[in-house]
Amino acid sequence: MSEQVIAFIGGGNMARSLIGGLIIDGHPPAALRVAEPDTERRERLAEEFGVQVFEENATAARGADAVILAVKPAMISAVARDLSQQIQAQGSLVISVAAGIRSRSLAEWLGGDVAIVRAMPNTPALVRTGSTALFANAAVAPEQHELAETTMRAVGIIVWLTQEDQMDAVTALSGSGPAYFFYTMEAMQSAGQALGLDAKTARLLTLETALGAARMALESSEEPAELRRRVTSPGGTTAAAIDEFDQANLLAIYARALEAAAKRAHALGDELEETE
Ligand SMILES: NC(=O)C1=CN([C@@H]2O[C@H](COP(=O)(O)OP(=O)(O)OC[C@H]3O[C@@H](n4cnc5c(N)ncnc54)[C@H](O)[C@@H]3O)[C@@H](O)[C@H]2O)C=CC1
Ligand SMILES: O=C(O)[C@@H]1CCC=N1
Repeated sequence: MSEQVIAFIGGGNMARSLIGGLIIDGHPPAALRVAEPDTERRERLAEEFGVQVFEENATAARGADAVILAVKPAMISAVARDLSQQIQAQGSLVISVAAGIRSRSLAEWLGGDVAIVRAMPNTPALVRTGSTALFANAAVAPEQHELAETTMRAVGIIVWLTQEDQMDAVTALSGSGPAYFFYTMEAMQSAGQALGLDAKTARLLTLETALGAARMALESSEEPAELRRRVTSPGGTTAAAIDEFDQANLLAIYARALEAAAKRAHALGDELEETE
């Protein structure tokens, strides 16, 4: 991993996950900087990870090779405008992880020919099992392309998109995706308890089963549908459960849920373009 200086603007959930993963990967904490207005959060980041923390965005971003914008979408235009002169003068790469926010909006707020990579990571980056999609604008130089890639690859797998509009689908699938699996875990754990297991046992069995299924699906050459069929004996217990899922039209529920998430990502981009 390179020792280039990376500045995070915003030290919330997503920044924490990336910082934690980068440090486990061997990135020196002294080369990671975070700007975070919330004092308690800022102090916790410094204590937990040993990174440099700042109250001011401009101070954190000073001289950074990459500036990662990790604030909520609604904050991003103000943050980008405030940093625009400094970023242009430094020639830093800007990586935005904000859902929905398009590179052309970012370029407008940052002004000039700024190198921008749009990224959609997810919180399992914290345990270096993140999934990140990346899209680079035309101003990104080869070494900046490499910097974005090595930074995000340090915390999991990456895919490059050639069409930026696919980012909404990625946001719906893997950006928000961990929450869907956590929700399933919550549901299975409480169903296990309703069947008489104690909370600790239900939790352990749920989480280990999720891990085992994910690992098997990743390591197998077969599709999840085939792996599912192998668990499902005709007339058996799994078939009884799957029948309930099918009656509730689980596949259609997933399709609707992901469509809603993708639409929301698109709307976030529209809303912020319209406010300009
Ligand atoms: N949480 C997730 O799973 C994912 C989040 N994202 C994106 O990451 C971005 C951040 O999301 P979260 O970390 O979940 O939000 P968060 O609310 O946990 O973190 C945002 C942080 O920014 C700080 N902040 C507020 N105003 C600021 C300013 N003017 N300058 C600097 N920092 C400021 C807040 O105090 C907060 O700590 C969002 O744009 C979101 O779309 C992307 C992928 C996954
Ligand atoms: O819920 C959100 O808006 C963010 C983006 C992807 C995951 N969390």
